Amino acid sequence: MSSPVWSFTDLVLSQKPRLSKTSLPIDGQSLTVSDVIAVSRDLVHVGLTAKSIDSIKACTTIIPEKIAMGHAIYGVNTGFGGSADTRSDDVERVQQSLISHLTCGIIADDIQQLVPKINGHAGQSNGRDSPGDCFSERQEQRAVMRSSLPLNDPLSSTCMAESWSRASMLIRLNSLAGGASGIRLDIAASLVDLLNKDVVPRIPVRGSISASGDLSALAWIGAVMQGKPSATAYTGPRLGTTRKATRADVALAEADITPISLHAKEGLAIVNGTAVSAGVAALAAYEAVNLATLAQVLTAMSVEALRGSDESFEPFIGRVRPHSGQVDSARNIKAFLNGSRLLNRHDGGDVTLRQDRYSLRTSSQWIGPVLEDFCLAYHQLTVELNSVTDNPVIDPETSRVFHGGNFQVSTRPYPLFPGAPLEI
Ligand SMILES: N[C@@H](Cc1ccccc1)C(=O)O
Repeated sequence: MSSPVWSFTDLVLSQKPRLSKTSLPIDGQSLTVSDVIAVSRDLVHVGLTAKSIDSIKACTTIIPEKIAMGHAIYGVNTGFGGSADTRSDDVERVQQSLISHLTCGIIADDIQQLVPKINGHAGQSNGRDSPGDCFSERQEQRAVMRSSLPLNDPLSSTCMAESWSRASMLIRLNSLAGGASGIRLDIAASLVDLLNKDVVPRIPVRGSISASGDLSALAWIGAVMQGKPSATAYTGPRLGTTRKATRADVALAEADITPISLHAKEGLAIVNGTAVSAGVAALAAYEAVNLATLAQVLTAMSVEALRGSDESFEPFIGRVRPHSGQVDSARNIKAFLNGSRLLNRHDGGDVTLRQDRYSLRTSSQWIGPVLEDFCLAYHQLTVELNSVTDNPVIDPETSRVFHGGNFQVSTRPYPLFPGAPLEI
């Protein structure tokens, strides 16, 4: 992984122009926040590197070998959570059951399907009523239906945005590419296909608290990977039309993606991790950094609009109080003001203000700590994006299986969201 970038301005400049990328190599080690944006919003294609394919393959046989030797491995031939003291020989069924019991949450259907049948006709939301319908009754029922759900559009208000789901798949793929999860290549390849063919699992926005991994949210991705008819995915062209929610088995068939079957450990390897929290955090961090950049531009414009001075951004002030964020933002604001003819010097003998008001004069002191927080958030987030967040994890060199807690979101990698775990 590349070394941390500690200056905010360096960080902004280092974000490679994401639109110029046409494909992103996935190697488990070099995913950046801007890569997450490129794949989740700009639909850039992904592909596993040869090295990560080798790493995944190197680990594939270890779990089956251990089971054959009679070892007990958590979540493979044991129950989950508090049931880790139970054992099962049916290792594939254990994975099936895991996904089945975690796919919980509330997903509303399209409003058109929700409008009840009246006089034998299914409700339509095109404003035209069928002959014989009682117009006011229908209108009233529609109004009740709309107000009884969280927002006007139940479909999007109960499900995560497509970009969240794509970001989650990408980050889980990168975690699996680390080669410490003991899966077959088919599992990672399925995520590559879903991303590249833009089949995007619908994940309920409520239903998981990320306290034991993003279990439920990731299980919906696992259900789509298996083509479960009870799961749905957004499919269809992006431009000009609305994407539709399609049953997972149909969505996979239409996109020519083979449904996966789960072998030992593979269900757990899909769900036991932080990919959803990290994905949402990456999307938010990117926006936050853009806003913080804009805040500095707007501060310079405010100095001009209020006929202020650039004296408070002089390098000497930062030299004697050298917080990196303060120095960085003062340098930026002063640079933005360079050549401005709207500045005041405030040093004449008249009775105008001798120095600017706090809002201008202390702006680098206010903005600076925020920039430092965002740099730290980016650094921690980048480590998280390139981590194997799973349990148990397998060392391919020694074939040892380690039981730990890398699925735990509350390692708090996100100063952006004080008080993690993030509730999703
Ligand atoms: N995160 C749990 C796994 C788990 C899965 C499903 C239910 C409960 C717990 C662990 O690794 O210990």
